[in-house]
Amino acid sequence: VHVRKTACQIDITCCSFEDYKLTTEWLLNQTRHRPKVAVICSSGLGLLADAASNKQTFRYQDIPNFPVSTAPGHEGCLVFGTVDGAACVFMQGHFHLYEGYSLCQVTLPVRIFKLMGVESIIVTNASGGICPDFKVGDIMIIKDHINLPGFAGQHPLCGPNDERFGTRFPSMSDAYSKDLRRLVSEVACELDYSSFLREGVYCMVSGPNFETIAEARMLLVLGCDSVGMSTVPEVTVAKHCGLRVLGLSLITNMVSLDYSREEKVNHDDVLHICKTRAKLLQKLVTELICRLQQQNINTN
Ligand SMILES: O=P(O)(O)O[C@@H]1C[C@H](O)[C@@H](CO)O1
Ligand code: HPA
Repeated sequence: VHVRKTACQIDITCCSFEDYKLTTEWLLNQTRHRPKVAVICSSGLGLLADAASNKQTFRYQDIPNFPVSTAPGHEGCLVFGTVDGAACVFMQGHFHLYEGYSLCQVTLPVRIFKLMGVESIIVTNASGGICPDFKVGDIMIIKDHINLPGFAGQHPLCGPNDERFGTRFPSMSDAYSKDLRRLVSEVACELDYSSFLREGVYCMVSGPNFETIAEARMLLVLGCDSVGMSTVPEVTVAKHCGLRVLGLSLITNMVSLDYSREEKVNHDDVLHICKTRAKLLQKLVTELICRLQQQNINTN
């Protein structure tokens, strides 16, 4: 038995193995799907789940221990289904530090996916372009990330380490699977996406404000190609527990690096660009899952 909840009613700051197990078992009892691939759909990209067949949908508020989405553009549904015969689970919306959640709550679904038998995770996000060569609407394959909140101690693996998930000091030098990056590049080329396909370094900031110009200039100097407010905690936890990770970032705006630029970014514009590019991303993710199903790649 569990209680429906809203964001402000949730006060868990850390989850025990039993919490993860309880949610996992609840889901395994509710669905016949046994996903091997999980997809995290970010702001405005919930449509990625629409390509799945035999769908079974759960609202986050009905899943024990699950946080609820409070950010606009996040449906707050967990969708199980099949893509070309491959069982998948899609998160329509995810959780952010700026919503007031602990990083343990933000990353809770990732560990549940692991316990359910997921092997690969595709994370998507919207981000602001910093690399001057980027354009709005580009899709960036995430090659690497910078965990700025992590530098300041906001890190999902701080606290007691549970060896059942992974080692105390995980390596992050290969956080994003080379094989998956290569495969998604191939698929993107076949789909004729080359003119707007990029690869680069994503930097996470906590938000919720967009960057100042001085901050944006600092990020450029640090080697960041784009900046956003999510993904890194989920990827860190996914890598810790041995999941294969692919990250795709949609460039929804160019970050101001210049004091003379009048244009200001806002979340509605971010959502608008997500909406206009969602179909393209859906095709890419769907085709990638089909190829994964065919190839059943097992190496990292
Ligand atoms: O869900 P994501 O992280 O992609 O959402 C983006 C980044 C911020 O959360 C928000 C800013 O518009 O949208
Ligand atoms: O410019 C941005 N900055 C931070 N997060 C974002 N998410 C979309 N665009 C941005």
